[in-house]
Amino acid sequence: MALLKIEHVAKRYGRGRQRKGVLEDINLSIGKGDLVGLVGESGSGKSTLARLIMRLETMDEGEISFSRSGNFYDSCQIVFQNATAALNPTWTVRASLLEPLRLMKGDREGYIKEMLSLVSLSDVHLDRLPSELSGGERQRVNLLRSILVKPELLICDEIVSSLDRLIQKEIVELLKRLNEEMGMAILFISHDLKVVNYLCDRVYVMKDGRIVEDSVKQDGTFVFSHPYAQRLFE
Ligand SMILES: Nc1ncnc2c1ncn2[C@@H]1O[C@H](COP(=O)(O)OP(=O)(O)OP(=O)(O)O)[C@@H](O)[C@H]1O
Repeated sequence: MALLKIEHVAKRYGRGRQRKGVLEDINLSIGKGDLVGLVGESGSGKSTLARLIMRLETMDEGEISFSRSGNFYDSCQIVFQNATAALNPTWTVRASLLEPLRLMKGDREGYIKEMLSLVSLSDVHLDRLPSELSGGERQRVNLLRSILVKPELLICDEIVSSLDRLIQKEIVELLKRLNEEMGMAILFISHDLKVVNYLCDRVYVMKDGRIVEDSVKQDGTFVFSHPYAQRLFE
């Protein structure tokens, strides 16, 4: 059974004559532990779809079902591109990491220390403010904050786009590990096709609010028949 199933979803913004369709007839499915890419040019609707999945906005048509065991936001988490904006500048790393665990019983601090190594950070980072971290460290704290609750699905919305290649690689390797070790499914939204090619096993291609094609990796590559998808991956 699919972990996430999106069927015939449509989203429109604005009123009256100004009303504009941003998503039309979106169908997408993610299984447990899948590594799925979502690509398409700027403005094609990728982030809007992510916000619908996260229930941050409502759709106009269609259905999104998510099969989960507990609380929705413990099972489904999102990480955004801008780690600086996502972290409270006046909170230490410790405070930012404790916040998603406020309902956890037991040794929260001990659990955080254990998880820090997963993202190659250590105790020394706990007392720092976001401004005292590098861009890559900030994104790792941001990522850690989302995975502390061990979600079944992690949505990454352009999370490596503003980072340099070396740090990008670090984050992508980390996502691979999280997928392997925790069985976490990942929806990786990106316009960096190289990274998507490397990380994902399946990819959906969006254009003007529609999914024009999806492809499953075979022998290490994706094969497309739609001219737009072919051009994108050329
Ligand atoms: N709240 C809103 N009100 C009106 N239009 C919106 C709103 N949010 C998004 N849009 C429009 O919806 C379209 C899709 O935007 P979206 O951010 O989902 O695209 P995207 O594929 O994620 O782009 P990018 O890669 O640049 O982030 C754009 O034309 C955008 O202007």
